[in-house]
Amino acid sequence: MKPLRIGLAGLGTVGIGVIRLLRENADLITARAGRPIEVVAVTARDRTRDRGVDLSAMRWHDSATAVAQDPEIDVAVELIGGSEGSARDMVRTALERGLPVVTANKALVALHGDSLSRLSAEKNAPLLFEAAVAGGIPAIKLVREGLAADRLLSVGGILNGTCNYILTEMRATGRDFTDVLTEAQAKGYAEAEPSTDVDGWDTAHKLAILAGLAFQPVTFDTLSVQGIRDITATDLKFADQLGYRIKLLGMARRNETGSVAAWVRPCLVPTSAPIASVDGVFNAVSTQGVFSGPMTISGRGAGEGPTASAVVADLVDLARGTAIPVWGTTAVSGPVDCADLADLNSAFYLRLNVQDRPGVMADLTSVLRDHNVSVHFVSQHDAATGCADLAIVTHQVSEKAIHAATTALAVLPVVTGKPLVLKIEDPLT
Ligand SMILES: NC(=O)c1ccc[n+]([C@@H]2O[C@H](COP(=O)([O-])OP(=O)(O)OC[C@H]3O[C@@H](n4cnc5c(N)ncnc54)[C@H](O)[C@@H]3O)[C@@H](O)[C@H]2O)c1
Ligand SMILES: N[C@@H](CCO)C(=O)O
Ligand code: NA
Repeated sequence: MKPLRIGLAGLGTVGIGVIRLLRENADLITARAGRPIEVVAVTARDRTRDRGVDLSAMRWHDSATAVAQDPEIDVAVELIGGSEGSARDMVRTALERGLPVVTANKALVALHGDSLSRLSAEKNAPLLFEAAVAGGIPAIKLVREGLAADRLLSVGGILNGTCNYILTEMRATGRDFTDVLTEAQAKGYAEAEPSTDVDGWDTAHKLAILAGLAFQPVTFDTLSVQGIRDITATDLKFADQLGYRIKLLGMARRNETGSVAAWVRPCLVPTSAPIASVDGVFNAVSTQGVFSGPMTISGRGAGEGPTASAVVADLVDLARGTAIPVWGTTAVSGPVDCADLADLNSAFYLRLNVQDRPGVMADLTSVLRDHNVSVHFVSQHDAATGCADLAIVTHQVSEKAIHAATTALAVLPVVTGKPLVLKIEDPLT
């Protein structure tokens, strides 16, 4: 049996995980793939580092591009990361040669998926990226293959383990964001520069890919993105009392006009929703299809084992000879801009810190009335002396109206601190 020969760039968490998994499960992988899968060439930044695995049988190259140019490989695997530079050069070089590529790089696919999909089609060279969305969860396979026959109405979910861990810990312990973030960094969940995770960009990368598979490729810059930095322990307490959990969601929906509304937002999710109980570093992906109905899968969205499992599953597909277009269809148009969200209706949670004295509520409700925002529920907690935290839940109202009302509330003398607005969302409705 002729092996499938792999050239692999990047020997970090995922790269070493792939080598370990291929070794440990060699027999079953060979049986399922129909032939052995062997890493024959590698590169990383530092050749001398001991990574705890034996690399002596593999050719070492001095660059990722050199790996992609190796004449003795059948597949290039890119596990470096970053949307530009070496990762992009390697993937392009391999595809130009007509070589299949497997990558875990969500930033690369989210930002350059359009040009890479064209190159992949032109050269008849598959580009697979199961590990890029929700790590070990087969999210790409779910949408692109499992639901290939259905018209989807929505796709999205909890796509970043670091944020889900932070929100889960804040709720469980009552600690504030910065405190838990420091712990997440110490445990190695969050990046040393955590902005990609906590400001929503990692979720946005994954969402752009899911939207591209479910609907059509979208221009990344037109996604609306909000992270979790402004969430406080008070918000998690209010959410609990109101029957919700706070989750960072990435959601995409096809609206009536045919355009795709896609956003990343911390949301209040009803505790009855399947994803409300997805906690810690776990991820979840929900779909709503015309024929298939509602569906949710959850599991580990990151880490050595789960991510390697997804990369190697792609390699098994290639060994079997499976060839699927990048976006799951040959009729690709785009990328298109995401829809403007101003007129999108939703219920909202509004948290305000106010002076605790007579007449305050009248001042607040008159602003809400002037902006046509109808109140469903109000709850109050004493904060510092003379101050109170207020949680207001609205009826359905447009994004435009709630944001105009919040801007007007923020400048009232009785409102202290910056108000927070969170969408109330059930991904399956
Ligand atoms: N770690 C996870 O849990 C996880 C989950 C899903 C997807 N991913 C994605 O997988 C990819 C790899 O992530 P990771 O966590 O293994 O990263 P890492 O930082 O642990 O490893 C990166 C590797 O790339 C090498 N590298 C860096 N620059 C290079 C260059 N110019 N040329 C050659 N090698 C270079 C480094 O030496 C290192 O071996 C990224 O795209 C990441 O987004 C990671
Ligand atoms: N930083 C990402 C890694 C997986 O893509 C997360 O926290 O989910
Ligand atoms: Na996945």
